[in-house]
Amino acid sequence: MKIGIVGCAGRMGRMLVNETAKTKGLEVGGGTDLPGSPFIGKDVTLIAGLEESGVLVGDDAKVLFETVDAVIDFTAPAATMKHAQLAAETGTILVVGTTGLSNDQKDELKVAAQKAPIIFAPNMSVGVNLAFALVEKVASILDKDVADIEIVEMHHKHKVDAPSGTALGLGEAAAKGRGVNLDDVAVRTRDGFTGAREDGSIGFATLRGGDVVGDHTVVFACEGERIEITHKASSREVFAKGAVRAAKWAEGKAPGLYSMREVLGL
Ligand SMILES: NC(=O)C1=CN([C@@H]2O[C@H](COP(=O)(O)OP(=O)(O)OC[C@H]3O[C@@H](n4cnc5c(N)ncnc54)[C@H](OP(=O)(O)O)[C@@H]3O)[C@@H](O)[C@H]2O)C=CC1
Ligand SMILES: O=C(O)C1=N[C@H](C(=O)O)C[C@H](O)C1
Repeated sequence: MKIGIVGCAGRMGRMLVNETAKTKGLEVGGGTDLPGSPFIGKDVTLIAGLEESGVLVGDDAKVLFETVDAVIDFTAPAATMKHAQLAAETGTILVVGTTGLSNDQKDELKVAAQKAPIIFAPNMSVGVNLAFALVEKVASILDKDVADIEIVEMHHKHKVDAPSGTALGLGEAAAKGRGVNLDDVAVRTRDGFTGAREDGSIGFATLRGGDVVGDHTVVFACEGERIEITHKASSREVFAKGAVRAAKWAEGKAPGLYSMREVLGL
């Protein structure tokens, strides 16, 4: 199975090239970076720290979609929308890990998924997807009169979206467990004289600094006690492994929008 990696010079892009190259039955079929990037024309595997393969970084995603079996996209929302369109036009499997998509962009992804299998998840690690299931369960047991839900996340200083896609995913899992919509109860920032906490709200706190790969904690704060569900990623490899697993899982699947929880059977 030939895998194309868009944004192959990025932090996740390089990790994905590595993971693809070492996975049995998969080969790196190509990679792209932003037009004008100094990486265009460089060897895709060489820039990922591997042996030279002769596969060069391109800037034409259309050519990539026409030549590979699956494309993995950890880029930026606007780029992901273009890639979703190309997946729809070519019927190519698309694995999307990009976060920070607006609700309209998520709708566009759903439309593209009518024509191609698309797996979309804000976090591709097994641990976080298990945490999604655990949070949904705990939130279904502890209702708003018993527990206040707060979600804390920390990432490296280069991250451009907040709260993280995973934090929002954890919020969605908690909201689902309580039978409410996250958009109706989310408090994404607090500053100044905020007044007391509203019962049933789900709060977010965002920390940025250093090289933190990704830490998330969901706090269920009750009277006299607290339950905390924490996940800490110490290597981006866990995300790359999940994305590559999703690409393999999607082979032969009908068009549709799939989640990582479906890929993992959780
Ligand atoms: N779902 C998950 O499990 C995970 C998701 N992520 C998400 O993945 C995304 C990327 O993260 P990260 O790797 O740290 O970010 P980086 O900025 O390191 O990488 C993004 C790469 O995409 C490139 N790019 C941007 N636009 C295009 C385009 N149109 N065509 C091709 N390449 C493009 C960028 O190029 P340039 O630098 O020139 O702009 C860059 O090389 C983020 O949204 C992040 O939140 C991250 C980890 C795990
Ligand atoms: O940008 C990152 O680095 C990460 N982004 C994802 C997110 O927004 O949740 C996943 C992971 O935590 C790393």
